[in-house]
Amino acid sequence: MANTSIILRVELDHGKVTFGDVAAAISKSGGDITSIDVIRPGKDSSVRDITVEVADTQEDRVVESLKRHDGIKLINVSDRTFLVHLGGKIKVQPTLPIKNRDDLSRVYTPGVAKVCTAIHEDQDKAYSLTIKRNTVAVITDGTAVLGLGDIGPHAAAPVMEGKAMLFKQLAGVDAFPICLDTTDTEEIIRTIKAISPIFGGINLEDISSPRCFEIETRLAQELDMPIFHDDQHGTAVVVIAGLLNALKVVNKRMENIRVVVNGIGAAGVSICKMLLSAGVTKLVPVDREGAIVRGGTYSHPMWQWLADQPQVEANEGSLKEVIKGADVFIGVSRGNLLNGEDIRSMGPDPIVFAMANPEPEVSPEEAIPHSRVYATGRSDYPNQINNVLVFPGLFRGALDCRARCINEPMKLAAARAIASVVSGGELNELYIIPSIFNEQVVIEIRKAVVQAAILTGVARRIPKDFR
Ligand SMILES: NC(=O)c1ccc[n+]([C@@H]2O[C@H](COP(=O)([O-])OP(=O)(O)OC[C@H]3O[C@@H](n4cnc5c(N)ncnc54)[C@H](O)[C@@H]3O)[C@@H](O)[C@H]2O)c1
Ligand SMILES: O=C(O)C[C@H](O)C(=O)O
Ligand SMILES: [Mg+2]
Repeated sequence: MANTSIILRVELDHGKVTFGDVAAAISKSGGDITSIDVIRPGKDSSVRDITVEVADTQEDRVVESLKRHDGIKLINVSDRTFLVHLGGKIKVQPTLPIKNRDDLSRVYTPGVAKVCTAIHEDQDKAYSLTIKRNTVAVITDGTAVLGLGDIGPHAAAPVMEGKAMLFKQLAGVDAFPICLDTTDTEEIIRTIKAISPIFGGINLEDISSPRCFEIETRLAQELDMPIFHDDQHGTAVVVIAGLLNALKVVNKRMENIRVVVNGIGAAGVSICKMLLSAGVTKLVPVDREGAIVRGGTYSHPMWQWLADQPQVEANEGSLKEVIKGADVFIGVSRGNLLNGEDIRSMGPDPIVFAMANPEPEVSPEEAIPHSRVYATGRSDYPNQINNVLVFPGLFRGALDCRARCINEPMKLAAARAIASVVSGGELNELYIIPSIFNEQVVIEIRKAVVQAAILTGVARRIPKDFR
């Protein structure tokens, strides 16, 4: 269950209530007081801001209990999550002040013309003389936002701003959110190509499948810069990282495990592909209609590709049937599809990555008693498997070596780098994946990605610390 933090501004009539009454009312209706600020003290009455932690579903109950209480006037309710979004979450800042005419003539006309001419004569100079080398576009059409679905480009913006914030804070990358008001594949490709000159890389985000595959493939072919669909590959990289470590905990090998992946959309396709490159020999992809089987015929081109792979099982069945005896379950579909009994039917020491947002495929209450390792995409349970562990460091590395693309070896190197941040001594069932606040994560991914880019011949520049 998700929690929220609300601030209640209340006026107390001291003739009728004490603060103890307020605290009791909040606690009885399911809220937890985390702080109290006195806004206006007074003998007969006082005003206070009370910060309350409450389950999403209980918020109305807390508010109602105060409204009904004699002697308490509820002046305002503010949700802290909304408060941090006021005015947006990022801004543009100049790198130097313009203090006088001399400065002006350098950063602007006429001085700037010299620089434009230099870039006109040698386009590569855009990397040294503009923001290009450190700037990434975070681009969506708003069609597959988190697990919320097609909520449109305006409503998608808070997620894109959040990703931009994370790029900057975690890896020093300047990222700019772009929300496109079109869902037409060709128009999206054309628009992204047209705005690409100012960017050093493109992070595609929350674009629904199957259009996301065509958009990414075409852009990678037609643009000479890193193109990365975060929901596909960021997720796959972090899943492989978590799996490498979870397998160490249960003492099993990639070649021997049977893996069920549920939800063969953007994330699921890329996860399946990466599992195969990592050496998995028994793979069961599952979507709404049940298992996608070897030898089957499918209209979805990626499902057909999977059906042609020798490692994909040929047996048909529903999710609840095929999960029996599996060593690993990976869910990137939707919430609450499995219960404890299903997890109990898996093989010994099951590994469960239930990554649908915001509700996982199987809740911790149901899964934990029957699984050896349990992970979700959320920050309020242990083992958060989320693509935020990947995109900052991956783009840091790709920008620093001016990579032409992001290829499979770079992704696999990033997965191994993330896994390596958890040392042998630290590794256990509740700690298979490092925290995003662990500064080693970006450092290790960058190093591994730059090395892989150099080895595969896609680096156009060797960063100083690699010379
Ligand atoms: N934790 C993370 O880092 C992370 C990253 C990416 C996506 N996700 C989550 O994974 C989910 C899928 O994301 P996506 O971008 O791949 O979306 P998507 O729409 O591209 O794919 C979802 C797939 O799940 C399938 N599906 C839906 N209901 C199903 C069911 N009952 N059984 C089997 N399959 C079912 C759909 O048919 C579709 O193929 C979302 O909830 C998203 O928030 C989490
Ligand atoms: O944004 C996230 O938290 C993860 C992922 O990109 C998603 O779309 O669910
Ligand atoms: Mg996403």
